[in-house]
Amino acid sequence: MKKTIVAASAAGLAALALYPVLIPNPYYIHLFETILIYAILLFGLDIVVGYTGQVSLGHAGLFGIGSYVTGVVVFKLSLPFWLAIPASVAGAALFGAVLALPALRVTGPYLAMVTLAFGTIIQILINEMTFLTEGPMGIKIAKPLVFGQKLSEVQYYYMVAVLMVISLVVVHRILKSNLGRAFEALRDSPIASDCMGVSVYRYKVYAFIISAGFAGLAGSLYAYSEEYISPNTYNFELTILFLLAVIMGGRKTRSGALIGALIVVMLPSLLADIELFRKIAVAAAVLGVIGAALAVARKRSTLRGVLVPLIATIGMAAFSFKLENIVDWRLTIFGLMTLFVVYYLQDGIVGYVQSLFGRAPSHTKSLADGSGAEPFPRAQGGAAGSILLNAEQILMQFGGLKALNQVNLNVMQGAVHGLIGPNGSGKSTMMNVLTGIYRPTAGKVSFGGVVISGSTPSQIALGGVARTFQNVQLFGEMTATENVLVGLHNTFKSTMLDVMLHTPRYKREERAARERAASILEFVGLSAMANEEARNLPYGKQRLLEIGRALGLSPRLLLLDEPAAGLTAPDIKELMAIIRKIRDHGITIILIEHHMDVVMALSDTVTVLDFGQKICEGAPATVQCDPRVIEAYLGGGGEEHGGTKAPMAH
Ligand SMILES: Nc1ncnc2c1ncn2[C@@H]1O[C@H](COP(=O)(O)OP(=O)(O)OP(=O)(O)O)[C@@H](O)[C@H]1O
Repeated sequence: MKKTIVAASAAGLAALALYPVLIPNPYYIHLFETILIYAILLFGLDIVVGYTGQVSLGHAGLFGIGSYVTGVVVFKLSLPFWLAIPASVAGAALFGAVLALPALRVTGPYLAMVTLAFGTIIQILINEMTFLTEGPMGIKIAKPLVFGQKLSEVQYYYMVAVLMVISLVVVHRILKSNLGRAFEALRDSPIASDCMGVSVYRYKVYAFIISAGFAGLAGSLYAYSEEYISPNTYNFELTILFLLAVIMGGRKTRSGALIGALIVVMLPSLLADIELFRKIAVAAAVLGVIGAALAVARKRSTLRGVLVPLIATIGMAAFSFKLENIVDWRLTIFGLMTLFVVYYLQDGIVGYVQSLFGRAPSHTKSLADGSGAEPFPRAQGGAAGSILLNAEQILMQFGGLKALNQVNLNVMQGAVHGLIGPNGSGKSTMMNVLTGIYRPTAGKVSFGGVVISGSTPSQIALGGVARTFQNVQLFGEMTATENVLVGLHNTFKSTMLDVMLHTPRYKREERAARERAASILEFVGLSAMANEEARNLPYGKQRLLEIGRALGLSPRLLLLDEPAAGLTAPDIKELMAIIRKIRDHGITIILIEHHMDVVMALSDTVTVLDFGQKICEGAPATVQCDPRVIEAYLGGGGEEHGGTKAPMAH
C-alpha cells in the first residue's frame, strides 16, 4: 500500500518534470499549467466541500481576489512576485473569513445562495472599482522577474509545478492531522464535535480561511500565467465548474482534485473538436463496459444497476458518429455528463475506482500499538463524596412546555448517578442542559464549583464533561481510531505550522494520541475494529465506540444517554462491565437508562423525573419501592415504555 503511493508519487513527479521536455509545444505547456493552478484551488475547495461538507459557490470570487490582489500590487506598486503571491494568499484568506460568517448561521441551499451572492458581489466590485482594478479593461502583468530576468513559459511552468506539489503536501498534512479530523467531524455530527471540545464555530472559520488561502494562491498564479486578467473570468460558470471538478474527481482525495482539474480544463477543448469527441466517447464506452463487467463480476453491483450507465455510455459513443457539429451540443453533453457523474459516481472517479478494487477511500494509517499507554488518566480533583455537579432550580421551557421544572440535582464525586423516568419526562433535556446544548430558561449549573450554565458545549467538554447520545452521533465516515482521536483533539498543542512542517512536536503528539486511542479502543473492546469506518460497525459496537470517544476527553464526569438501548443481552453485559471499569478509574457517571436492571445494578443514587419534575431520589432499592415512582411508570401507560420496565418489576 505504502509502496504503491511512493511509486505513484515518483511517477507523478517524473511526469511533472518531464512534461515540458516531452511536449515542448507552448500551448500544451500553458494548458497543463492551468490544470496545475486549478488543482491548487481544488485542494482548498475540497477542504470546505469534501471535509466540512459545506457548499461554497463563492470560490470563483476568492480566485478573482487572488488574481486581482496580484494584478493590482504588480500594476500599481510594481511589487515583486515573492510579495505579490503572499499578498494574494492573505487577501483571499481574509475574505475567506468573511465568507465563513454565513456558514456559521446557515447550511445547505441557503449557504449556496449566500456564497453565490458573495461571488457575484466580488465580480461586480472588480468591475466597478476602476480606480483600482481598471474595470472591464482588465490588467496586464508580465511573468515574474527572478534576478532581473523574466521567467519563460517553461520556467514559469516549473514554478507552478513546484507550488502545486508544495500545496498538495501541505493540504494533505493538514487533512491527515487533528485539524483535518476536526473538519470531518463537524461535517458528520456538529453536535458531537462540539461535545468533544471541537468548536464547530472555530473550525468552520479555519476551513474557510485555509481553503480561501489556496484559492488566493491559485488566483495569483493564474494572473501571472495568463498575463492578463479581467472581471469576466471570475463568473458564475467558473464557480460551478470548480464545484463539479471536486465532485467529479472525487472528494476527500488529492488525486480526485487533480483529475477534476484535468477534466474541467480539458473538457471545453475536447468538446470543441468532433473527431476528438468521438474518440473519447468510444474510449468512455469501452471503459464503461469494462467497469460494468468488473463491478458485476466482483458483486459490487447488479446487472440492473449497471444497465443505465452502460446504455448511456454506449449511446453517447453511437450518437457521436451521428453528429456533424459538436459546438451546438457542447453544453447539453456537458450537462448530461455532469448528471451522470453526480447520479452514478457520487464518490467521484477516484471513489469509483477505489470501490472497484475494494479499497477504503482514505484512512491509510495503521493502528498504533496501545500497549503501555494509559487509556485515560484517573479523574483528578474532588474527594469522594463531595459534590461534583450541582444543578439548581433548573427550568427549561419550550414555548408553553416546561420540559424541566425547578429541578435540583446533586451528583457526588465518584458515583454512578442514575437518571430515570418515563418517556418525555425530561431526562435528555437535562443532559442537554448539563452539556451546554440548551441554555436553561432559569437556574444554574455548577461543575467542580464553577458555574457552567451559559458556557458553550465545547467549553464544557474541555472543562471535563463528556457525553454520549441517545441516537448515536458518531463520525460515520471516519474510522473507529479517528473517532477516538477526535475525542483526543484537545491533547494537541501543535500549531498549523507544526502540522505543515511535521515538526517533532506534532509527530510526538500524533504518536501519543494514536497510542492513547489504541488503548482506549482496547479498553472498550474494539481493538479488532480500529480501522473500520464507524458507520460499518454493528450497532452495539457503535455505542461502545461513542463511550470510547468520550473517554478521549479524559473527563471527570461522563454522561451516558441510554447506552444500553438496542443492545443484545451479551452486549449489555459487556457494557455494564465497561461502565464499572470507568467508575473504578474515578470518573463520575450520570446514567440515563430505560433498562432498570442496568440502572439498579450500577447506580449509587437514582433520581426519578416525571413531567419535568423530580419526584424521587435515593438509593436504588428505596426508589424502586417508592409509590410515586410506581405510579409514574404505571400511570405513564403500563409496564413498558419503549423497552422500559417498571422499577418494581426488579
Ligand atoms: N428542542 C425541543 N423543542 C421542543 N420540545 C422539546 C425539545 N426537546 C425536548 N422537548 C420536549 O421536552 C419533553 C422532554 O423530552 P426529553 O427528550 O427530555 O424526554 P426524555 O425523558 O429524555 O424522553 P425519552 O425517554 O423518550 O428519551 C418532551 O415533551 C419533548 O417533546
